[in-house]
Amino acid sequence: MSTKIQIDDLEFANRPVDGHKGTFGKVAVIGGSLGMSGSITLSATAALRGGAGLVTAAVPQSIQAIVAGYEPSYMTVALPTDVHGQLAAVDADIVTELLDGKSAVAIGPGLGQTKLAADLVLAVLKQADCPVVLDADALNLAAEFELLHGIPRRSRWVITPHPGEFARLTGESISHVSANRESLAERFAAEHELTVVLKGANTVVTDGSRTYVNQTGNSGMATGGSGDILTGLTAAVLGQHADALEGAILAVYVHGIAGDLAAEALSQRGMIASDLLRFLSAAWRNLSHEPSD
Ligand SMILES: NC(=O)C1=CN([C@@H]2O[C@H](COP(=O)(O)OP(=O)(O)OC[C@H]3O[C@@H](n4cnc5c(N)ncnc54)[C@H](O)[C@@H]3O)[C@@H](O)[C@H]2O)[C@@H](O)CC1
Ligand SMILES: Nc1ncnc2c1ncn2[C@@H]1O[C@H](COP(=O)(O)OP(=O)(O)O)[C@@H](O)[C@H]1O
Ligand SMILES: [Mg+2]
Repeated sequence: MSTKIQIDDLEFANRPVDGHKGTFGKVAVIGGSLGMSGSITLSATAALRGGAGLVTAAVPQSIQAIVAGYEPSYMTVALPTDVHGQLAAVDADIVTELLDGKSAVAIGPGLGQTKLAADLVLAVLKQADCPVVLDADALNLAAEFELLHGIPRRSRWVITPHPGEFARLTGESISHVSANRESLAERFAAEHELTVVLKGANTVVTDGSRTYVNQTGNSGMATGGSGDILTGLTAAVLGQHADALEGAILAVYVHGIAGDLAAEALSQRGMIASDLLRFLSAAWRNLSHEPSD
């Protein structure tokens, strides 16, 4: 039986006044591909808007210039590509260097679903000793290649599937997932020793023993890229908070507030994912503990 958590049950520390870039976490986001450079730029920018001290986007070399050109505040690292610009084999030492000193890593948005991408996800899961957020294609690959089985946990893992991705992971239909969100998420989290963020209206966040059902957000967020933003935001928050469940809850809650503020200003129909990035700042202000200047 899982304990129900409310947002008011959680305490989130203020940012220390003498904090520096190192205090607030170094985050890596890994993903993107030709045609899906936007996904990872949204994740990387969201990690910055989540308060991370330093953010690095690791992307196929073929899109590095596009990703770097989108936002000057994060760094980029090129992953090797083949002659077609698709992700090639990534050596272990590239992964080691990428993960070195990181407080959290996110992988998956726009990554693609090749065997070489699966190898990269596996290498990250095996090597990371910081929290790992798995989203989108990392989850599709986890389903196809059973990547969540048999890897000793060196760190905390948070998965952020939408119901379609969760259906692939569990082998259930989307309608079954939609009808049994809490119980399926709780069971999967307990079985796989990780935190599940099952997205959609009333996102469920659970580690199997504690469960939170989110009330923020709206269907204006059902627009391409909204989830990519949650991925980077979650990694940023996990890099600053010790508890995976509580960090994931905070990210989901604030992401939803940004969505509500965006809808209020722009309308549910008119808002797009990148608007959420701009409303994240105001969303943080809405939290009572966040100083207003
Ligand atoms: N700008 C970009 O480059 C973007 C790239 N993206 C990438 O595109 C790839 C494919 O991801 P998608 O998620 O679009 O495609 P998927 O095929 O994984 O999922 C879409 C399907 O999942 C189901 N689904 C999703 N949310 C649901 C809900 N709340 N209730 C019931 N069913 C639901 C629906 O059947 C929907 O058609 C990923 O790599 C992703 O990261 C997307 O993130 C969109 C933006
Ligand atoms: N009706 C809704 N109410 C609240 N939040 C929603 C709604 N529809 C979508 N969202 C949120 O928007 C995000 C969509 O994520 P996802 O499906 O992964 O999008 P993408 O892959 O295009 O970025 C999730 O955080 C989800 O909870
Ligand atoms: Mg997604």
